[in-house]
Amino acid sequence: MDARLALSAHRLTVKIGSALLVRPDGSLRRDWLDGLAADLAVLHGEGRELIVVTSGAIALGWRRLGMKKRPVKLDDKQAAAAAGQIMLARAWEDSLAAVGLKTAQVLVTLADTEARRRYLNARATLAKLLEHQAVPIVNENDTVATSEIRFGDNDRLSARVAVMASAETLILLSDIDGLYTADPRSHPDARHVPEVRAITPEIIGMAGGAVSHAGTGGMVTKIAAATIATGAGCAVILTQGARERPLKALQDGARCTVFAPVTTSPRRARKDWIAGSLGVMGTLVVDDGAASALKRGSSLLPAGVRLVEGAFERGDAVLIRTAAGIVLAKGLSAYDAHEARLLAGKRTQEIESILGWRGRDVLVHRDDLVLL
Ligand SMILES: Nc1ncnc2c1ncn2[C@@H]1O[C@H](COP(=O)(O)OP(=O)(O)O)[C@@H](O)[C@H]1O
Ligand SMILES: N[C@@H](CCC(=O)OP(=O)(O)O)C(=O)O
Repeated sequence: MDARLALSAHRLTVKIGSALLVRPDGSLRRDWLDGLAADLAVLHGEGRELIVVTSGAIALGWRRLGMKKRPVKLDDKQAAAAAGQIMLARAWEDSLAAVGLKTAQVLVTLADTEARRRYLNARATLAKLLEHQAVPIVNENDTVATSEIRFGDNDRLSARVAVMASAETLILLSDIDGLYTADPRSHPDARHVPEVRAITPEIIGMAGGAVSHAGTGGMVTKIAAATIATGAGCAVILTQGARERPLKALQDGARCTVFAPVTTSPRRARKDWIAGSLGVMGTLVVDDGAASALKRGSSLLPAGVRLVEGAFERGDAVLIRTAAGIVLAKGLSAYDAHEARLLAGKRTQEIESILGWRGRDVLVHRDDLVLL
């Protein structure tokens, strides 16, 4: 896969490392950010959906708090991140508003990308923001994330976010223009690798452990990110972000490394995951009308459900079958078993009066459904 094809994606996630956004003295590179905002505005104008994963909270916050140097202890880092995040969000809001783009801050933890319920909530919020033409600005929620449960680097976080949002391409803007056969800082003869078709032990071996002055990742976490993303059908482009207008440069053919997706598309990868990896926690028995609607590719509405079997939580996988026992589909339930029983056979407009709150309009959304 070449960069041009990967760049033609409809939904793009762009990850920005701390070293690009923040100088070693803790000040913001405003002109650079304005240039990137101009690039994002061009892509947005082409009808693309954009998600930004940005580092920089710790790098911006430590000096504001009066710390003498960039912190290394976790609680100092968390305090610096808390102070810096508000500056980071403001910087993005200012630069994107200046080019006419709407922003929204999304802070997530590792657990939010792992626990299915929270994952689905975050996914739904991102989808809604994109529907509203906003650019979600994502970072790790460093305040609540402790060492065992934190990403600590935004490379892997950005891959999880890209997968969560079913983005077709993730662009990692870094301080280097791609993967080399060894760390070029210590191996000046290292060669650039333009394309990675499979992340083999040889590729993993190329990544040294080096980190930048402000960053935490190095190449190891970029390869880990590429493994997560490509495994879920998302292409990854690693390129130099330090130049002015880095996304324009990429479109104009700047040097990069493209990691090709392992499966055909994020949508297919997600459906394969639902069909293959998830244990079934219950069954929804549906009427003939719902059965035909499902076969046409529709979501499952509460009205078409006759019976709910099993004990499942919201986000768990359930089988969908007819009263005659023909299994039609497998999908993720938008309600738990108790709620699903209350809603079975009822109209969508009645959901709020029955439950006392308004959740999803459908019991199983078509994106969360695989026909069997
Ligand atoms: N095989 C390799 N190819 C390219 N860069 C490598 C390699 N091994 C280690 N590195 C180092 O990884 C660095 C990029 O990671 P990092 O500085 O953490 O980026 P960011 O701040 O964008 O997260 C490069 O500057 C380089 O020194
Ligand atoms: N959440 C942290 C991210 C730190 C991080 O991953 O930095 P980098 O390796 O520069 O992407 C922050 O905003 O400071």
